[in-house]
Order: sequence, then structure tokens, then C-alpha cells
Amino acid sequence: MTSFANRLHREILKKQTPALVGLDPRWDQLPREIQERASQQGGSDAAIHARAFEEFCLRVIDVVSGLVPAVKPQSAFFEACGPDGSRVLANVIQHARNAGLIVICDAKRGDIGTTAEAYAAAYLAGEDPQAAPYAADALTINPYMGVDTLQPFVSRADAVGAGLYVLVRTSNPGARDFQDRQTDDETLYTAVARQVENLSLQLARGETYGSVGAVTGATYPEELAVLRKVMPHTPLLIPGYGSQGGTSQDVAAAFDGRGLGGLVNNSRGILFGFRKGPLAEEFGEARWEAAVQAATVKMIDDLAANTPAGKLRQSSK
Ligand SMILES: O=C(O)c1cc(=O)[nH]c(=O)n1[C@@H]1O[C@H](COP(=O)(O)O)[C@@H](O)[C@H]1O
Repeated sequence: MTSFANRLHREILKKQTPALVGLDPRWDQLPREIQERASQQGGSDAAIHARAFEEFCLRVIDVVSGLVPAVKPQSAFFEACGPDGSRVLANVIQHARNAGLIVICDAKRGDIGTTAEAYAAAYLAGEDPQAAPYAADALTINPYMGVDTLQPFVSRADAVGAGLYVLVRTSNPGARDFQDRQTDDETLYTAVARQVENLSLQLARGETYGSVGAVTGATYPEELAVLRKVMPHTPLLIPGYGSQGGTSQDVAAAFDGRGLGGLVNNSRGILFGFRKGPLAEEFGEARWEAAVQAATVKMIDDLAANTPAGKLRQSSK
């Protein structure tokens, strides 16, 4: 069985970029043609929104699958549509996997041991897409309840070749409130980082990276640089690029000399770039898929020019 870290890095090397497209569908920002088609079939608002999210996400996946190694569906938007949304989330994950993409389901789960086992069984399919109802390659998880609550996710990930991304230092302004608290002689987030590194090292089995990753926001570049040093065997998932203000320079410290070790997420900036600024002028709503493609290529080029991820292109020459 190939580990999540190895499958991820194989895909990153193939696509020559660490750009990750976040699938965060928002009804009020969808192209009107999709809203109208979904509405014509009738039903409750939730059913209509779920239908529209499905068409939108499937079409986005078709545009980006040749460009990036991975996508990150944000479960919240699908859950907000109730049972129809949950079905659509599963379909979106399946479609992305069929297109050869690594899928990180962003549901930020975490609970006592036996409950965590159920969450892990729901989401973590690893290599076999039939192995879980929401058949993701990896899942975001919340460590706040303690190391014992991470263990069932780690065991499942190890058993099926799946991955995890543990929230360590998040991208939001309130990340400081609890995560920066001093505990003994370090901050809470560095204490969490050390635990994550231990878990990842166990799963790495002599390879550079294990399959327990960490979420570290692009909006805090200094903390990101510290965390990369604290967690040398841990793959990083870095949200906050683009709409939240993070830049390519801000994420540069995440990558090793080969350009591996990080994935940089962009959701709104790619999905809804057609709504404002230069992409709106060039493509407009009618050519929204071309705008998605252009926004993705722009991000890929930006990361290649301003971070060690540029090595991914050089190494293939
Ligand atoms: O786990 C995450 O992905 C995550 C962690 C974090 O610290 N900050 C953060 O923004 N995210 C997610 O990353 C995505 C960011 O979306 P954009 O700001 O539109 O690129 C959303 O789905 C967030 O839920």
C-alpha cells in the first residue's frame, strides 16, 4: 500500500505545483446559468442549492484536474444543504478522485476515541475509494480534545493509506486567542506541533514525510517558518493565500529543497475570480470556467516564481 504522503508527493511532482483548489461553493456567488438550471427543477432551497453546488464543483474539477494535484471540498457548504448536500459532497469527492486528484475533505472533526473512530470510518478511504462513504484521501481534524482523540484517526489513516491534517496554527485573526497561549515554556500551538511531528514521524517509517499533516495559515509567515522547523517530517496544508491576504512569499518557508512539503489552498480566489477585478473584465460571468483556469494558472506561476516550489518545474527538465 502506498502511503498518503507518497501518493500526494507523486501527484505534486506530476503536476509540478503545490497549488490546492478549495471547493467552497456559495450559492449567491455561483454563475447565474447554474442557479437557474438548478432552480428550474424545483424542490426546497436546500435541494436547489445542493444541485447547483454539484454542477458547479464537477465543472470546476474538470477545469483544474489537469493543473493541480489536489482539491479540498469544504464540508460546511454541503452540510448546509442538509441530506442532499451530503450526497453531493460524496459525489464531488468521487468525481475528483476519478479525475486523478487527491481529495482532502475539510470537515475539522475531533471527538473522544470511539466517536473519532466513527468519523474516521466515515471520511478516510485512503487508496480504496470504496472504503468510506465520503471517500477522501485525507481529512482535517481538530486536536483540542487531546492526543487520545487523534489516535483513532491516525490508526485508520495508517491502515488504509489515508492522510490527516491537524489544525496547528490557523489562518484566522482569532488564532491568537488560544493557540498563542504560553504553556510552560512554549505556546499551545508549538506544543500541538510537537505532538503532530511525533505522529508523522511514526508513520513516515524512514521516509522524509509521514501522513499526519498540519494546518498552518499563510497569514502568519513567521509562525509558519517556526513550525516548519518544529515539524520537519510533517506535510503542511496552508490556507489563507489570496482572499485572506497571504502571499506566495509568506508561504515560501513551508517547502524543502525539492519543492515538496506543502500544499497551498485557494478557494474563493479561484472559484469566484470571475466576479471582480481583471478576471471579471477579461472573462466575465459567461466564461467563468476560463476564469477558474486563468486564476489557477496565475497561482501556480506565482508559487513557482516566489517559493522553492519552482524547483518542481526545474526537476522535470
Ligand atoms: O483547514 C482549513 O482548510 C482552514 C484552516 C484555516 O486555518 N483557515 C482556513 O481558511 N481554512 C479553510 O480554507 C478555506 C479558505 O478559503 P479562501 O479564504 O476562500 O481561500 C476555507 O475552506 C477555510 O475553512
